[in-house]
Amino acid sequence: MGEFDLIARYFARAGAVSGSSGSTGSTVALGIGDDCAVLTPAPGHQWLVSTDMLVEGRHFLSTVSPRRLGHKALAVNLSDLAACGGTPRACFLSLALPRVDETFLAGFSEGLFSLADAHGVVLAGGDTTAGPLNINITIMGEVPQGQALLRSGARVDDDLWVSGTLGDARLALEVFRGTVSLPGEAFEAVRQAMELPQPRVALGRALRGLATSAIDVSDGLAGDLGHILRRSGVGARLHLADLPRSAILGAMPEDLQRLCLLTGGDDYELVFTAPAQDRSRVMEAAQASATPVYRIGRIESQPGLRVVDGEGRELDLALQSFDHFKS
Ligand SMILES: Nc1ncnc2c1ncn2[C@@H]1O[C@H](COP(=O)(O)OP(=O)(O)OP(=O)(O)O)[C@@H](O)[C@H]1O
Ligand SMILES: Cc1ncc(C[n+]2csc(CCOP(=O)(O)O)c2C)c(N)n1
Ligand SMILES: [Mg+2]
Repeated sequence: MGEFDLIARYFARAGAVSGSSGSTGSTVALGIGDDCAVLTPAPGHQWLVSTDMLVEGRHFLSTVSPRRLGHKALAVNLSDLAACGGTPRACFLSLALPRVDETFLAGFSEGLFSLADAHGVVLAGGDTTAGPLNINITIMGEVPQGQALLRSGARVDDDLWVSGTLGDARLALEVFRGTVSLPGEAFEAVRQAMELPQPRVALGRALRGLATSAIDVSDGLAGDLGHILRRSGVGARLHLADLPRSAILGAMPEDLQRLCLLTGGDDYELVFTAPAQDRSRVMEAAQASATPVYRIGRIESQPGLRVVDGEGRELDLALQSFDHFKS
């Protein structure tokens, strides 16, 4: 199979192909098949654009199923859009493939399209080449003018919140690395957190006009929260005991829990700040988006991140979040 047959068979779906005007919805006026896609923004909205690459051995192991890989490649991009409060519209897929493996392509495209359909995203274009397996997706979404959630708006005395649970993906990675062992069922559960993250798109949208800052946790809570703090010119007090974790992680030794919760990465949860007087509005946003959220600390004027234990004592921790050139 050649390059163009491959694109036609696995990625150019009816409704997203040039010439099939009218069926792609209002945003994608022209999709796959021409030199550019043509997108029409909704009046009064701004584009949000983000791009994220997955490299074999760096972001995923060769043991991951193609279906899950297709899901994750889009999920990590949707997560960035969620962090900015965007509504996803279109994505672009650039793929380097070592060979035409139809079993891989069928699973990969199925995983990608099933998540895309769940979020109303159209695959509107991309690029395909031979080479070491490498997947890059660029996502485009919309927000009403001026309403994007940013890293820079946290204010002193704001509450600090996080969605979902943290640390399971890192726990799974440690099992793969052979530093931790888990019974089969527990391993399957944390492996799912690593391989099938669920981007918090509905929560991000519900937090528009409410959260003062937001970020998604990809490199680890301490590092990603650090971006909010530096951008906002503030510091934070974080209550270790309040960090939400699965029963599986909660049963692990304390040091491992701290590693996974604070610096694990691959969580794809949202960390955000909101004024303390808006607590009930945050809970309503969580309910409306069917996403659990937890209050984990407070913004302070003193720069830096202070992690405290159940008794309020500051812990002296060396926190190294994920860094491609240090990890
Ligand atoms: N090669 C590059 N050229 C230009 N800008 C870049 C490049 N790499 C990253 N950036 C920009 O740097 C900022 C931080 O990028 P990064 O990839 O760390 O985003 P993130 O959301 O913190 O993490 P993740 O990649 O997990 O989504 C973003 O604004 C991104 O667009
Ligand atoms: C095989 C393997 N090794 C390590 C990890 C962990 N990991 C890789 S990249 C990253 C941060 C987000 O990436 P980026 O900043 O590039 O978006 C994390 C936590 C993994 N998932 N698989
Ligand atoms: Mg991000």
